[in-house]
Amino acid sequence: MKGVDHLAHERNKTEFDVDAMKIVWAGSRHAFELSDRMARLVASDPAFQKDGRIRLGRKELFKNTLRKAAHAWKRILELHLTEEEAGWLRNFVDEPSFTDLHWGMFVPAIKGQGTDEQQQKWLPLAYKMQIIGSYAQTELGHGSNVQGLETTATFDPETDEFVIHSPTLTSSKWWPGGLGKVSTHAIVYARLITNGQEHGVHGFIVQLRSLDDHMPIPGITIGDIGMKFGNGAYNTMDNGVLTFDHIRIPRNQMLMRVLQVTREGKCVKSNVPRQLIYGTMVFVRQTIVADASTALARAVCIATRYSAVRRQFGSQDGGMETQVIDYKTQQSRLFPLLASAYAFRFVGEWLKWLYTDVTQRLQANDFSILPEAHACTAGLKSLTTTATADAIEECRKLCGGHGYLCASGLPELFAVYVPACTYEGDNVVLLLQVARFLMKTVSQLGSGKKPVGTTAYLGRVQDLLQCCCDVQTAEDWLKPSVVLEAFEARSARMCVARAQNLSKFENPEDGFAELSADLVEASVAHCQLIVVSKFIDKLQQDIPGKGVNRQLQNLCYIYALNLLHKYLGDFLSTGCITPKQASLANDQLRSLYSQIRPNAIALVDAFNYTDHYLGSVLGRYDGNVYPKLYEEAWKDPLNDSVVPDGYHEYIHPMLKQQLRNARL
Ligand SMILES: Cc1cc2nc3c(=O)[nH]c(=O)nc-3n(C[C@H](O)[C@H](O)[C@H](O)COP(=O)(O)OP(=O)(O)OC[C@H]3O[C@@H](n4cnc5c(N)ncnc54)[C@H](O)[C@@H]3O)c2cc1C
Repeated sequence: MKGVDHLAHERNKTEFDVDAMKIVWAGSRHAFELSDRMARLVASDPAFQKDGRIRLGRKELFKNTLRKAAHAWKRILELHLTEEEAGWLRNFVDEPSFTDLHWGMFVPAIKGQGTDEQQQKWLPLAYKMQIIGSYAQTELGHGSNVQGLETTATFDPETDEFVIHSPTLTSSKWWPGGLGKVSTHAIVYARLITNGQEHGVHGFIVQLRSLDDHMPIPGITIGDIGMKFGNGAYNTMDNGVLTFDHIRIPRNQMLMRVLQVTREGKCVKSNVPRQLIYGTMVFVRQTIVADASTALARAVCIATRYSAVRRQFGSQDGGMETQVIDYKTQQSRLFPLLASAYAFRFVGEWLKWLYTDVTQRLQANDFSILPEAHACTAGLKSLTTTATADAIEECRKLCGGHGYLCASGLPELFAVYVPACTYEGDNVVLLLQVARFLMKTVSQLGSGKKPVGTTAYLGRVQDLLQCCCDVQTAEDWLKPSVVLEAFEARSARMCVARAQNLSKFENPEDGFAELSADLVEASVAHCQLIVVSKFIDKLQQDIPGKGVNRQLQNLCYIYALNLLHKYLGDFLSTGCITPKQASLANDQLRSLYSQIRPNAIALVDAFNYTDHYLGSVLGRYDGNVYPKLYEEAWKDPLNDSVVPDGYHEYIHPMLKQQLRNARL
């Protein structure tokens, strides 16, 4: 039986078709129906219940996750789920585990970097989970600097094998997920050496554990690197340490799509360029951007529902107190995050399209788009994960004290999410890569080379350096062309100014190092422009459903104008807008907050998250927060007994001592 909906009065205010918005959020009716079915399947299966995860010790936590992963696999087979359905199911089980790396890194690396024969041999085994793979790149001494990796892969022509070896302590592989306890195989990145010559870092498929008894292969030392940030959180994952003592693997286990080593030990480049590796990165990073919108939407859903339930102050006449969501300060912190969730969703959707486009071009041997696609995905990975990590913490604060309780779901969401700012490329290092690409693009403008894709606007740099913002009233800020031009002009002017500063250095590398903090700012401006422009593109599509487009417009302008407000220094110092226009943007922003307010609950309902997936007492669909928080408290192990364990052993003797002293 359904209980009382404490948020019904909020849902009654809705001015748009929520079901239609659910489809927009999911990307298509097909995606909506599929994800909805999988979410409900997981939520209704007792084997996937989340209760007590944060109260488990490390070993139990890990075993619990293995059990769930095995159960998920069993259900996938029993129900004959498609690859897409299985992906959604794993997603809703919602615990970081070895399967993330197996499907998210190991399989894509073989697909992207393996030859056709290698794919035919290894992928069926991986698809059936007859082998479990990890992605072993990072070492104790080097992560970002991949060229600094020390593990060696030396070709032995006598036996037609590679010898994989860890020559130093700092060459120990360190961090790979799923490696510590579970994986049977890994893609290991090592320095390729043939005939005494080095050929850079390449990937090798290496068996780590026996498929019979799961014992490490002799010569391999392997284990878990220890507890990580947060209590439950990422500790369900066995991030591992691994060293090799002259481990031999057949020659055909080097991933050879780009470079081949012949029987004689000669290195032969294939006609596929090394940048092909970017194709895999584009895939992995587009999934990270999609995950950012999912995590951000979760936090925002919790904070929005709770902000409508929570009341503080404001009752002059003995009536109801004010819902905290009605405070303008709460709105100005919360609604830009709601808008960001939608913005990241749409840019993620576009990245998915980009990946398909890149794949098709690669198949046609057109590699021209790869550097731009790589820079764009690197930048968007950085921008969206940083913003999401910050936003989850902001949502915690928006929920006041109760946000700090694990029952809110926010501490765990934060702890699980924050490493996204580091893995798959440290976010600052990625922005520096974007900056290099932008500076190169600007430097080639004079030679007539036309910038492509997301940098195409730089082809109009002369116009953008001179244009004047055409805003006279607050409503003018609701014109897509006005917003787009302001963001393009800001980014173009920042790029050109950085390029001019760089040209003052005799050695460009010295300049790059000295100006790196400024360069990162230009990259951020460029990436924010991409997100804004993809949101505006989305509005141009034919979106069915009463009032849906209107809500999306409001969210789009909240996203853009809030950025403009936050980065006002950039817009003013580059002369893109005047202080008066900035003030008008702020007026418009306040008006948009008022328009979003009655729709806020419905806009988070459109994420279609089950209570199981949200895992938050504060974010419950029915808004029944207080009784459930009270109930939850009594589940804590400290409340198992009225008198706590340790009372008679420690506290009681101490008190007795105090009493004796007092009597003296
Ligand atoms: C939860 C988690 C899971 C992971 N999973 C895997 C995995 O499955 N497989 C795997 O191989 N690895 C994995 N990693 C490792 C991850 O990829 C690396 O940690 C990441 O690439 C960053 O490298 P680093 O740790 O060496 O950081 P560092 O490069 O040492 O960064 C330290 C600081 O230096 C700064 N910095 C570094 N270089 C520069 C520069 N050139 N200019 C300016 N600043 C710089 C960074 O911004 C950062 O602030 C994982 C990490 C985490 C946290």
